[in-house]
Amino acid sequence: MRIVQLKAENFRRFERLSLPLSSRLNLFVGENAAGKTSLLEMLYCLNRARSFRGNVMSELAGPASRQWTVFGASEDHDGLPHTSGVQWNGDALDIRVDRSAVRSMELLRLCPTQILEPGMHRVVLEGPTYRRSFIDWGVFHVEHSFLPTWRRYRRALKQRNQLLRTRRSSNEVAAWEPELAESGEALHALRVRHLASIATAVNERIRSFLDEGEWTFDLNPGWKADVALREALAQHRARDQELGTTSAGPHRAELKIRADARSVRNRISRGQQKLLLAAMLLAQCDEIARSSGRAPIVLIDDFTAELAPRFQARLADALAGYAGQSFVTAFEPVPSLDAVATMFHVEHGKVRR
Ligand SMILES: Nc1ncnc2c1ncn2[C@@H]1O[C@H](COP(=O)(O)OP(=O)(O)OP(=O)(O)O)[C@@H](O)[C@H]1O
Repeated sequence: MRIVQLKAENFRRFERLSLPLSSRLNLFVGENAAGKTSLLEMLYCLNRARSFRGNVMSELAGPASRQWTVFGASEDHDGLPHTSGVQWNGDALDIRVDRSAVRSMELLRLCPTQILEPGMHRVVLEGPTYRRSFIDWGVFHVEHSFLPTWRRYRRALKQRNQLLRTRRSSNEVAAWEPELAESGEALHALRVRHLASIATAVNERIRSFLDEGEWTFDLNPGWKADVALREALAQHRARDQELGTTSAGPHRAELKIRADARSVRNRISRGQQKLLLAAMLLAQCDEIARSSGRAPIVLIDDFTAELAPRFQARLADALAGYAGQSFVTAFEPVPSLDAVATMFHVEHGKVRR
C-alpha cells in the first residue's frame, strides 16, 4: 500500500492539511517545532490508530476543537485505490477503511508501518519489553497465527496470575498450565522462526551500514531453554505463589543482541544503535514484503541525527533501494537524499513542495 494523498484536520498544529505524496521516498524539512514529527505521527495514526509519542489521543487535537482527523488516499500493489481514515471525536476513535468501520487490528494488517525515532534507543539500551515488541511487530505481520496464539496466551496468563494473586490452591493454579504452556511454546516457536528468517538479512544490512562486527540475535525464551514450558511452570509454581505472578514464559523472553559475542548494551555508540535498529527494521520490512506482498511504510524521524555524512549516505542508499514507501524528517536538505527523495518544506504547521 502506498499513500498518495494525506489529509488532516486539527491535528496538533496543523489546522488543515491536504498533501499529495510521492509513492517512494518523501523528505520533510523544517526548523524546530515546524511540525515534521507531527506529519510522521499523522501517518502512524492513519495506519496504526495510535501515536508513537505517548498514546493520549486527546493531546493530538489542535486548538480548534477536541476532535482531530487523518485521512489517506492510497493505492494497493495492484494499483487499486483505497481510502482510510482515523478520527478522534473527543471520546473514542472511529476507524474506517474504504468507508467501512473496522477494528484497529484490521487497519494494522492492511498497511504495515514502522518508525525509527530518537526514543527507540530504548530498544537497545533498556529492558527486554522494547526488544520483544519490536520483534513482535514483524512476527505479527509475517505469521498469521501470531495474534490468536498471543491472545490465547494472554488469557491463560491473566487467569493464572489472578489465581496466584488471590492465593488460590496449587491445583487451581496448575489447571491453567497446560493451556499456558501450549500457547506459550507456540508463541516462542513463531518468534524463533521469524528471527531465523531475518538473521542473514539483518547481518548483511548491518555490515553494509557499519563494516564491522559479527552480530548475533538470540532469543532467550523466558524460561530455562532445556525444559518444556509446562515443566518450567510446575517448577516455578511455589515461587510464583509467593510472588503472586507467573515468572516463566514468553512474556519474559529476552532478545540478546551481541556483536563479536559481547552484549551491545552500553557498548555501542548512538550512531551504531541507530544503524543497528535501521538494519533490524529494514530486514523485517523486507521479510514482511516477501511473505505478504505488502512492503511496509518506513518512517524515520530526524534522519541525520547522530550520523556522520558517510553513514547518512549509506542509510539513504538503503532507503532508495527499499521496495516500499518511506518518509523521513530533517532540519535541512540532506545531500545524500537529494537525488532520490521528494522534498517538502514544513513551516509553522504548513507544508509546501
Ligand atoms: N495539540 C497541539 N496543538 C497545537 N500545537 C501543538 C500540539 N501539540 C504540539 N503542538 C506544537 O507543535 C510543535 C511541535 O511539532 P513537532 O514535534 O511536529 O515539530 P518538529 O518539526 O518535529 O520539531 P523538532 O525538529 O524540534 O523535533 C510545537 O510547537 C508544539 O507546541
